Amino acid sequence: MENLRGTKSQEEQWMLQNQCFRIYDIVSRLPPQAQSVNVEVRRENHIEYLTKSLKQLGPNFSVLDANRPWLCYWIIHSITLLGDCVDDKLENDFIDFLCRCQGQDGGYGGGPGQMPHLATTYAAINSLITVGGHKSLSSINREKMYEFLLRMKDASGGFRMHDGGEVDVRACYTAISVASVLNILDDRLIQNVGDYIVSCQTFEGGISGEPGSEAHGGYTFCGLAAMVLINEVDRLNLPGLINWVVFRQGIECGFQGRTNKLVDGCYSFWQGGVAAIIQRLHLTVNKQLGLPDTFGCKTESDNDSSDSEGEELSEGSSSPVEIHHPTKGGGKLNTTVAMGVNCGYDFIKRPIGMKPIFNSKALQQYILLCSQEEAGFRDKPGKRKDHYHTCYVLSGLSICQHCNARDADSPPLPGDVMGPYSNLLESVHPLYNIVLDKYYEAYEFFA
Ligand SMILES: CC(C)=CCC/C(C)=C/CC/C(C)=C/COP(=O)(O)OP(=O)(O)O
Ligand SMILES: [Zn+2]
Repeated sequence: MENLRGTKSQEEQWMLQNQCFRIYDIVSRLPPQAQSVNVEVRRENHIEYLTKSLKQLGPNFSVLDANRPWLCYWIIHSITLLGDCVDDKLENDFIDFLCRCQGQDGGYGGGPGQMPHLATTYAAINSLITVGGHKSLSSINREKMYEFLLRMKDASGGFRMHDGGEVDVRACYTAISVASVLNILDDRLIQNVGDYIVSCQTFEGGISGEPGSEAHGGYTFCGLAAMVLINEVDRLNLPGLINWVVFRQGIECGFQGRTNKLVDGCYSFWQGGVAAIIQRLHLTVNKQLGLPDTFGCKTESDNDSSDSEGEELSEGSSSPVEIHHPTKGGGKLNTTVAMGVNCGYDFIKRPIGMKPIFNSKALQQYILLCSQEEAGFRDKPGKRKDHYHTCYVLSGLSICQHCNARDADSPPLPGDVMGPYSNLLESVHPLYNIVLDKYYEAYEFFA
């Protein structure tokens, strides 16, 4: 990364600018065959499938024994994205069940009495925030949660999934996401986690699960989101990451998770989420490329246009605010939290300064035509629907529909939503994958 920040020769600058033009150029063309399709999101069918699944599970949500909070999250998040909610009885069962998964020493296990685990802790917290309301939010023991997260901290700076478990980028993200959304993130939790994540960025530009492994969409989302939440995203090679992610959208219009693998509906969120995060990091991207702040930014007329794909990118007149706080890697303290900055909130309040770096129409086409079943969503034709894919395909569809908006609180224009405008889903906070209104409620509650 030093070469992107240090003094550059004219030739180096020219090469970097060229690389950037190449990225933007590819994005505006790929894949070329995306056309408008008038396919509806089968909203009522999906809601019925999801609500029925919840009811069939009963008050113990007994299925997939070590993954029950995940099942809760996939279903409740999907229902909320579709603009619906569950009835009072189900909501109470939901909260009571997750309370029984909460360990006495903090964190949530895969079921009542099970060992707390970072993945199920993340799923439980996102579920409780999605349900919202006083009973749900106040059921979370934040003091014990902080102790649990500290216990999961490894000497490398990374986090372990559970006591004696593996250290990886997923653990780093789930720990940082939970701490951030509950407003308990501090220097002790942050210390050196950026070093661990930086060590996982591979030669391809994406991020792997552990140092030395292959870059993958799931881990790239986790690593990038965590770096934003700790305000150290400028330590990643962002042009390299963009270069990697734009090539993950295939001619089938969907995203693949890694090089030379098949596209799959769930990467609509993992890779689409990466793209959505990048759109708010244009100042850092341009700085790393040695370009002016306004390069590749959206203009006022871009925001007024309903279909901007394929247009030339020009210097923008908008003045995006990307707040920079002093961050220090290499084992020193990150001062962000001491300065009272909430990076998750800060991030979502920024204007979306860059055009989408993926073809959102094409991805909507893949989702509506290839992933959608009569009720529920799947990886690809020939595979069966499931709750995991329903959750992440819907999350990706929401990302597509909202990626041309001026900012998080502006509604998309009709041209941004493939099919009838009634297909529009709720928007999500891309760093946590929580429906935005529910995130705002939690932000106020834990402020
Ligand atoms: C928040 C949280 C817990 C995030 C998890 C992120 C995530 C989805 C990681 C993916 C893990 C992985 C290597 C899958 C490859 O599966 P595969 O070989 O079956 O699929 P592929 O062929 O598409 O790579
Ligand atoms: Zn999948």
